[in-house]
Amino acid sequence: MPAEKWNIDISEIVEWMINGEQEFNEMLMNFDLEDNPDGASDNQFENKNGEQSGDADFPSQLPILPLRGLVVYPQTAVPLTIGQSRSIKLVDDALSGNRWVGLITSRDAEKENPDPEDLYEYGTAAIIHRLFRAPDGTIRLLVQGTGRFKVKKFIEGKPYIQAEVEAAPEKIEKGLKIEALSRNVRDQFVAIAEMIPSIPRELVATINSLQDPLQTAYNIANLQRMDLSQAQLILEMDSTADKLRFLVGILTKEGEVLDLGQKIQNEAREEIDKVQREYFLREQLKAIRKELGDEDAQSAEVEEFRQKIKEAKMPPEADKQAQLELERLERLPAAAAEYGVIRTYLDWLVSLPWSTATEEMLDIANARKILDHDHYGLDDVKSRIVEYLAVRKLKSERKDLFEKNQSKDDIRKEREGVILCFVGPPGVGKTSLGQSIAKALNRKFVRTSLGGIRDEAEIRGHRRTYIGAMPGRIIQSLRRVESRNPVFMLDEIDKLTFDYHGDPASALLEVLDPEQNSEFRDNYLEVAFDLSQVMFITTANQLDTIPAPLLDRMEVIEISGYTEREKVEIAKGYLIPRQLRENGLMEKELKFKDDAILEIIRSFTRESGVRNLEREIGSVCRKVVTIREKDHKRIRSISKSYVNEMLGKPRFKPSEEVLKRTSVPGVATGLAWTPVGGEILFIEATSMPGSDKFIITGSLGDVMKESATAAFSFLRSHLSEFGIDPKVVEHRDIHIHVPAGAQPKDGPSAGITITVALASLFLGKALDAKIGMTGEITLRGQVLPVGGIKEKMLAAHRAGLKKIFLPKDNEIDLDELPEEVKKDVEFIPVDTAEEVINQTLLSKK
Ligand SMILES: Nc1ncnc2c1ncn2[C@@H]1O[C@H](COP(=O)(O)OP(=O)(O)OP(=O)(O)O)[C@@H](O)[C@H]1O
Repeated sequence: MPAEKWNIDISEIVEWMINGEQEFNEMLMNFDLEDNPDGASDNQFENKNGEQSGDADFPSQLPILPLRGLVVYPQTAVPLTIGQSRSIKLVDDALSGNRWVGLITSRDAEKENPDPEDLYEYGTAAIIHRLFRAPDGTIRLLVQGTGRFKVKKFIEGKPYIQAEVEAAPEKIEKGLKIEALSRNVRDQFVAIAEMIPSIPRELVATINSLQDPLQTAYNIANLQRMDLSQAQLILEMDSTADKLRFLVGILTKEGEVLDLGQKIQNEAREEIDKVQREYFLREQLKAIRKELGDEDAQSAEVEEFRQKIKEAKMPPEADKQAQLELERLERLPAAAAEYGVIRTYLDWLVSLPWSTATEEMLDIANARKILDHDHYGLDDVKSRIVEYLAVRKLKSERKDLFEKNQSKDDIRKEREGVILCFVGPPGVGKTSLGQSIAKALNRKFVRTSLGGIRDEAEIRGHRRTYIGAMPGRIIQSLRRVESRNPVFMLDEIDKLTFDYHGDPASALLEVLDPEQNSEFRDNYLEVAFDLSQVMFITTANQLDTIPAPLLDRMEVIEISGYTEREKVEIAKGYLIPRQLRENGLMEKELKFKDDAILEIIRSFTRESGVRNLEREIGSVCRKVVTIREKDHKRIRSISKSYVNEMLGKPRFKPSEEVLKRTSVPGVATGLAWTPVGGEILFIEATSMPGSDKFIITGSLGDVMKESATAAFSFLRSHLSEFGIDPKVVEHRDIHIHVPAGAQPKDGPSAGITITVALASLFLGKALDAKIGMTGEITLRGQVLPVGGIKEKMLAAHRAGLKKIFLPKDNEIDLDELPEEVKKDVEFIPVDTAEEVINQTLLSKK
């Protein structure tokens, strides 16, 4: 092996350069040093003759030690390792002689045994300073270059190469130029060294203090990384200025490379710094939370949410949103106000039935069975519901067939079909019909009331920026029902109102519209929820106040009130068993007699439906249970007298009321329709001396007032025909009053009743208490048709009226009446007011 650079730490050489031999020896103390016997050690760094460097005073023949991969310069100290036997022999011979060796670099750094022709022409004569034999047989030496030589001739023979040489001293220019050059090289080197932290500062300082240009050139070239050929070129150049100039080029390039490297490194570091900074901050935050004791709870909560998000199987949009919010939650301290807001939000997101649904089953025969089982009567209603379900079923089965040739919009429009809307007075079974439909379809049931909603946000939710914001009722109900395909009942759709808070009806349209509801966006949730699987059913007491665009989309099924007989049946079949159960009684333990039920219906309720009836039955049951528990007395059957005993004084006595009120001239019984069912109403007329004033009171609407005026005008113009003395209207004020003044009344249907009341007053004859009437009146006395006939007739029947006058055009509506009513009441269709007056007041004459 030719001589290679000894792997000695550069700082050790610096030490040596700075502090001299002694410290260096101490440093190498661990090694087995063979000291120079005569201790000769010239400090070759001192340039003695000024013009020429080095001490060219070396033998003309030198043993040549070939160097692999490095160039040793004069005036530098270099550690070398040698292992080849011929080199070891060379060193041994040199040591026993004058310790001079010639160091020449081999052109081919890879070649193990370079021949003379492989070697360059120029080399450095050096003195072996120190020597250390390592246990592995190699030798480490410290050599010091002294002067440059040129080979005159290689001499072979001995095991190592020898050469005849001649000193080749360098030319050292003088003047400012060379000084500037050497300073430039030094500065550049210092600048570069500063960028390389592994170069010891002391070395840099030493180099910086060098004054001699040649020494500067060689020492910097020795330390600077460069190609072997370049390093050799520096040695071979005669002029010091050239050497320095060449070095400037190399150093400049090195500087640029280092600069660029540093820039790349800085960029990379910035990136890493950012990541690291975040990591540190997060760790710090964790530590703080741990200190505060809320770390465990929070991370457990975050984990729980993560799990729930996974389980909720949300659509991609919602899932992304949930993940984002979860990340925010993780970062926030649990005490932050925002934390609670996000937690509530996530709670909503994960608890919605994104993917939970019941499997719909629809067996039409079974549906009818369920409806029959749960409800008495209502034949028409049940048939219409069953028809609706059958069509729905067929359409969904033939979906593919129909949708083949349709546009996407049409498909969506038709897919879910129309929405059912049950209209009728309270307590007639609208809600329970909805529940039965859900049962028949194997869907869950949920309801929410829209009564009195003015604010759109009640339906669509408040934005999250509001304090205490919540989703709207649709989303709230879906969370409650835990299914994405329930039967969803929207109650009291006729009681929506709107004001400056927005229009809830239009929000509702979006909910009900199959074109839009698959992407329903609640303001609070922010992400779309698919409502297209929900089956909506709406309920209302009246049609007039349902916003037209909503009504358009609905299939209206009217459910009217029940007759007494029907109520008795419903009570026996449904309400009593249920109330007994609810109050802990067995069915056979307590019987209600029919007359008892009738007594409750007649004297304790006045309603179209059966809600109060059920309540009163419940009340009787509770009293029976109390007596049983308190007095240990068993009541087994409820009779009429028991009812009176238990429920106290009768609240209503309709027949008596009618009798009492209509016993004087000037009072007639009319029939009114209200959203809660039909009612009877009394019209009172009186007159007094005055100045022909016509007074109308009783909280009446404009239409009713006009109708009263028309009635009066008609009568006045026909006084003689009815045999009325004109004097009864001359110089008298006429006053018409409709009692129950707190309740606003309107509509034209009381026209005939007002006419008859006035006729009764003018004729001075009281009407039969069992007579009722309804119909609009024209100035010519014609009776025009009116609405709500069924409810009105049911009310008349309830009130015990026996003869009802109604417009001829309404005769057709009588078909809808239960047989029981038709049997008990005489209906007299009329065309004119004259007919009514004749048959009521004048026939008695
Ligand atoms: N035809 C019927 N057969 C059996 N039970 C009935 C019938 N009609 C009503 N009911 C019972 O009467 C009670 C009141 O009915 P429900 O609550 O369905 O009335 P509703 O029409 O929805 O009233 P509202 O408009 O006030 O909501 C229920 O317990 C219901 O089961």
